[in-house]
Amino acid sequence: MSVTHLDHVAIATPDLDIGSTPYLALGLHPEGPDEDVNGQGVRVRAFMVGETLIELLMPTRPDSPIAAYLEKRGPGLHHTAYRVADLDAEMTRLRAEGARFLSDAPAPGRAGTRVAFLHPKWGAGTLIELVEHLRGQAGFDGTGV
Ligand SMILES: CC[C@@H](C(=O)O)C(=O)SCCNC(=O)CCNC(=O)[C@H](O)C(C)(C)COP(=O)(O)OP(=O)(O)OC[C@H]1O[C@@H](n2cnc3c(N)ncnc32)[C@H](O)[C@@H]1OP(=O)(O)O
Ligand SMILES: [Co+2]
Repeated sequence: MSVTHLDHVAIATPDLDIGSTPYLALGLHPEGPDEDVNGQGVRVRAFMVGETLIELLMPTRPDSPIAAYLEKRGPGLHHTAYRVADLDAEMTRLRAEGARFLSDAPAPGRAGTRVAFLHPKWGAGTLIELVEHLRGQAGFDGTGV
């Protein structure tokens, strides 16, 4: 099987503390400190639920995809992300099936991951991310190695 886990569910928010309120009330705790992912123009706060993260995304600059999303749609569900063992192989496989990726190559994600996004039109109206965890990293499951 190509996808091994629902890796994370991402929520766009203009303010990480305000966005955290429901998750703290649910009894969840942030996974370590907030992290800036500069290539995406976001600051991330993550909450673990079982084997899946809730990823709160706040824009750090006006040209961030999250700033554009908040401007057009307001705070809310931004994307779902699926873990794969070999992202390059998965991109090649899906492209051969006509999938439309938003970049030619994977980009750096949170916590040392590599990520790639599929166009929301291909995702039947939702933005889908594929994530590859590196060997030895939390979440790496060895599949396909
Ligand atoms: C923290 C790092 C990393 C991780 O480790 O997990 C991340 O998650 S980073 C997350 C932020 N980065 C990204 O989202 C990168 C990929 N996104 C993009 O390239 C753009 O956001 C986009 C998806 C191409 C949209 O860009 P936009 O300028 O808004 O383009 P359009 O307005 O033309 O949108 C096209 C079409 O898609 C609809 N849309 C846009 N965003 C979403 C969304 N999140 N979910 C569902 N649909 C979305 C938009 O409404 C347009 O639809 P139509 O109006 O029907 O054409
Ligand atoms: Co993500």
